[in-house]
Amino acid sequence: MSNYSLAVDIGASSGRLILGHLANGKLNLDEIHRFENKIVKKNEHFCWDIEALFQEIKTGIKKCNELGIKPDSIGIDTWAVDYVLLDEHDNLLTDAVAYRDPRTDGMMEEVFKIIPKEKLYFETGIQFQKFNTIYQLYALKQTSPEVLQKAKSFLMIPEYFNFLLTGKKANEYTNATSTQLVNAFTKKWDHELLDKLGINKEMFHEILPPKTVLGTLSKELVEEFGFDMKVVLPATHDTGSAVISVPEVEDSIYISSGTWSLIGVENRFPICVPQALKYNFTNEGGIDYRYRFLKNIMGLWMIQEVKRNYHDQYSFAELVKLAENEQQFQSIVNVDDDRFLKPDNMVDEIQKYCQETKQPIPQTPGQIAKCVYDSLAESYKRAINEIEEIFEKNFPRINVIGGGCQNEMLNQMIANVTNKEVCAGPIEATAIGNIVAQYMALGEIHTIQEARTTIKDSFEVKIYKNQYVRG
Ligand SMILES: Nc1ncnc2c1ncn2[C@@H]1O[C@H](COP(=O)(O)OP(=O)(O)OP(=O)(O)O)[C@@H](O)[C@H]1O
Ligand SMILES: C[C@H](O)[C@H](O)[C@@H](O)C(=O)CO
Ligand SMILES: [Mg+2]
Repeated sequence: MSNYSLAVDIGASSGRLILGHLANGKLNLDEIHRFENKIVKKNEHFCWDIEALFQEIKTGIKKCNELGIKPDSIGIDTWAVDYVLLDEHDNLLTDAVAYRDPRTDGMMEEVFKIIPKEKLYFETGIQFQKFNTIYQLYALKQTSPEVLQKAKSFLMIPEYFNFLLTGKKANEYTNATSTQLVNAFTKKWDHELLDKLGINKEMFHEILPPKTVLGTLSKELVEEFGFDMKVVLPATHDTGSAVISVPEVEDSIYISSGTWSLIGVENRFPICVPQALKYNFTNEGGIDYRYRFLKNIMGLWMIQEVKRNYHDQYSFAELVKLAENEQQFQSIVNVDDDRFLKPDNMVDEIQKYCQETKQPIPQTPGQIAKCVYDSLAESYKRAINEIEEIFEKNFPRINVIGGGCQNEMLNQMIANVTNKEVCAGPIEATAIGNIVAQYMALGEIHTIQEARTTIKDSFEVKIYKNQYVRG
């Protein structure tokens, strides 16, 4: 045993391979490879370049060998909802179409004609996002029914990479729940739902929980890498892994802050009540069959697009600095408006929104950035009020985890608008959650409580309080 575990964490904007090493109750991380991820146009659709992403995974694994480290295990997590279909010969039948592709426009409403919205929610407990897998598959059925008929395997993105590594095909629970095709109570594929939609249920594989050891590397890859590893299923939905790393889940709200902001709480049972439906909260699956009661907020995608609109001449840290110099400027947009999901130009869209709502129109990069951050903080506050109304309790603390927790100005804004204590960190929450799940699968860590204690003892958390309240 090398006592090293290798996490592959691929988000919508970046991917990274991080080695975890457990020693004396502390978890040490070593980022060995980082790469950009982005949507590409392919066959008239917005897609992910999964061939390039798999090459990056292999590049990162080879760097372990160069470091003289042979990890005991590897685990892969990515963003949710997206998938590929394989034929009877395990060849790709589809591109990895991205959830921001407009092919699902109007599909949710078509599905509601077959299964009423309320029934769909009370059975799956999953939020209504127009890009959920259920609507992607229904869109495919409208345009290419022959593809669905030929499909013998449905694999979500991490599961497809696992197949390329091991030859094994399996679905993993946390990511499967994001499809809105899993029953929240049986935790299995909802065959009645699939039959009603005319989607062949045979292509779905057994749903396995996080901490499952799927297998080991194929013979060809062992020869290519020079060593073998166990391939473990972490919570393959990146937010499922991130939530494992939340330092204090009791009486706390987490914000997994990256391309999306996922704001919610950890729960032991699904909450599929009318109020949760009204506010569009989800009950995604977590480790040990916990539930992630949360909602998607548009997130730092908006500032990622603003950065791109300015031709990447500013880093994220520089955009924050420019926003700090615009304290007098304030305009608020509804970040959860679909118009911000994939606009041609985010800066133009923000300016148009402010003009339409008769607010000061942000002109400078600093004013644009401040508008994004102020608007995100307001959206977080709204979601927190909804959570406290549903749970009928006050949550004194907010844990901000993920890359976005490096934004000190936004952390302070959240503390100011919510008047709650904001704990920022760990940055690589997703990779950490991925790694500890591997250690639990291999028996190095025994419980999630032990994992969370190790995480708390290993990574710094920065505290922010409302700067306008004395004491
Ligand atoms: N130094 C920084 N200052 C301010 N914000 C930062 C800084 N570094 C990163 N960020 C923010 O963190 C975001 C990336 O977060 P993260 O790396 O968690 O996303 P990801 O994992 O690529 O995507 P996903 O959310 O899909 O997992 C960036 O979009 C940026 O807004
Ligand atoms: C598309 C999904 O809503 C997205 O992946 C979200 O679930 C997430 O986890 C982002 O990291
Ligand atoms: Mg991420």
